[in-house]
Amino acid sequence: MKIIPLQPHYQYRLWGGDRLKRFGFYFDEVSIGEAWTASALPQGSSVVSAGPYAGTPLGELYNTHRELFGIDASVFPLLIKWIDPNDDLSIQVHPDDELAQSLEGQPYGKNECWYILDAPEGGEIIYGHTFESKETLQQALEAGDVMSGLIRRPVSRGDFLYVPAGTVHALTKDVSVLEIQQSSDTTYRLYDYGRTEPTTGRTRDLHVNQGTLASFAPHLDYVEHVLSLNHFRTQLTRNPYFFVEKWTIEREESVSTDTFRLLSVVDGTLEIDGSSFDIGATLLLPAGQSFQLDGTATCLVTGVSSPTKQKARIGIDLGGTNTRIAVVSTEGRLEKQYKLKTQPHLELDTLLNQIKLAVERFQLEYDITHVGIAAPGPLDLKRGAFLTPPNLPNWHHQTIVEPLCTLLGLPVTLENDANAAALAEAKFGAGRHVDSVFYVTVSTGIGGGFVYKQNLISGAHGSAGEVGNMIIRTDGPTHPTLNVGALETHASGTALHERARTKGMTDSMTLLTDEIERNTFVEDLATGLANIIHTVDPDVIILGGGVTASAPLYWNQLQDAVAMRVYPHLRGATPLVLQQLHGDAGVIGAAFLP
Ligand SMILES: O=P(O)(O)OC[C@H]1O[C@@H](O)[C@@H](O)[C@@H](O)[C@@H]1O
Repeated sequence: MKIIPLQPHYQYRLWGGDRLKRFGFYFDEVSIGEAWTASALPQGSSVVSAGPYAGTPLGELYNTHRELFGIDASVFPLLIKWIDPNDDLSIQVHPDDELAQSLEGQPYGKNECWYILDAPEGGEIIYGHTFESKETLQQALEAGDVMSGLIRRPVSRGDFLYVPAGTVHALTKDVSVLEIQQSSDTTYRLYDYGRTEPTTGRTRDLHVNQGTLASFAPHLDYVEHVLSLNHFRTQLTRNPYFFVEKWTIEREESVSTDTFRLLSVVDGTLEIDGSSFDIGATLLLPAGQSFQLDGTATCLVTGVSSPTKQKARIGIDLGGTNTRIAVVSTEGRLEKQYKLKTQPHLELDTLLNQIKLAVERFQLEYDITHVGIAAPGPLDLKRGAFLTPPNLPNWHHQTIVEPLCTLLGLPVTLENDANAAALAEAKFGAGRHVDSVFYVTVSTGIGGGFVYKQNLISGAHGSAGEVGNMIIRTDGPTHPTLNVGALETHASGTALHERARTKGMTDSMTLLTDEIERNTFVEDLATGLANIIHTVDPDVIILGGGVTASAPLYWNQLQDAVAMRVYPHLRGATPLVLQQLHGDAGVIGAAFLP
């Protein structure tokens, strides 16, 4: 028998019950909240249940038979739990490695992830908060008022969430999960509903100081790209501590291991190595072996990530509402990102410190060579500073490049957000097959960028492509910085929204269903696009931004209107296409700034 099946340790929890039994677990104790199916923690070890090592605790197996694992960490690094809450869990946060070592003398922090096994209709968990700093988080905790600032996220069966150390979170009643994590039992409880332990009549310990120290504040929201590896394997996360794959077995498959894997059956029946396993089983697949799998089953498989760091770039999309900090692969794929609310009423330093935290997390697993920032203009690119971006009033004229460069010790480049999006679309999106690409974003404002042979043409003053201020008419609303008759004052989302409002309509999409309004919009935008064609004659014009969500309403009409406004030999010669990278264009382009 090559596989090593494990028998769980059952853990009492205040919020536990006996419903873990529905996942095939068996126990007599009451109020069991967690089944630790792969644990080498001394306070609750899983034990080998069959085969030559039967009866050996996992930690002992690791210490005495290292050849089965193929890794050299001095302490077994992973922990797998099945959790079935019969009540809400505490509002909590976990430390990262550094804090776990300094505050607790523990080898590992507690980065964890959840595969949702079951959730009620409309089920939600708590993931993140809206407090703007550690101080406001702590004040709310002290005032007993933390619940009002917590973010709830809908979940349903089969969802997967990575919960980086530092994320304020809580599982809720009836949302059951398979939890894969670093081998740690350090939870900092921030709030526990004032509940008491029935056995002692006392409340459980809270750890407000350690918890506040460990928390992201402002909250950093983590998202990772899911990667299909082959017809039955999907990578759900790969982080510095572990990777998790979902294997969907529908016929015979073969796999081989370099280092060990832990496989948990979450649905169906898996046949492996001459035995069958149902939901609830966790198996150790030793290092350097091959296995035949069969049956019909869904399995979550984890192992330890390789320590080699890939080269990658970081793109930052600093918008008026949100800021995204992302790792982008050399092929232009957004690998993972942290997102936070931009808080332009606070010091710029607050944002820069959160960027530093995110970049340092990424540096644990990537060799970061460059950081690019895409931000709304107007910008002073030479000084690496904001000029007067309307959505960032408090930061006008502040430099961002130089302080960020000092904070990160990495080269940093700043560019206008529309230019960055243009670069991304030209390299990896709708313009990737041609030489000259003009990108126009029709959004809250109107911006644009010109890319020639994959190089951004910024212009002598960094203002090439600023087509929002291009005069297309002699009339129109006045604006503090734009020309009367500027394209943006007529055809932007803001302009359409304003016209919709005066007509008693709710949004610009509804406005564009009105024939007269639609004709006006199309003629204005077509005039702008024809002017672009006559200026740079690009291979393609790519249109992006929120207003293109209503493109089906006006697309054919727009093509005809552009054709009517250009020289006869240019009619129909410049394809108008929609952007392909959507909301990711800015952050991807930022990563590729020179
Ligand atoms: O502090 P309580 O409410 O018991 O919750 C503690 C539990 O929280 C979950 O989110 C996970 O991190 C578990 O590994 C942990 O054991």
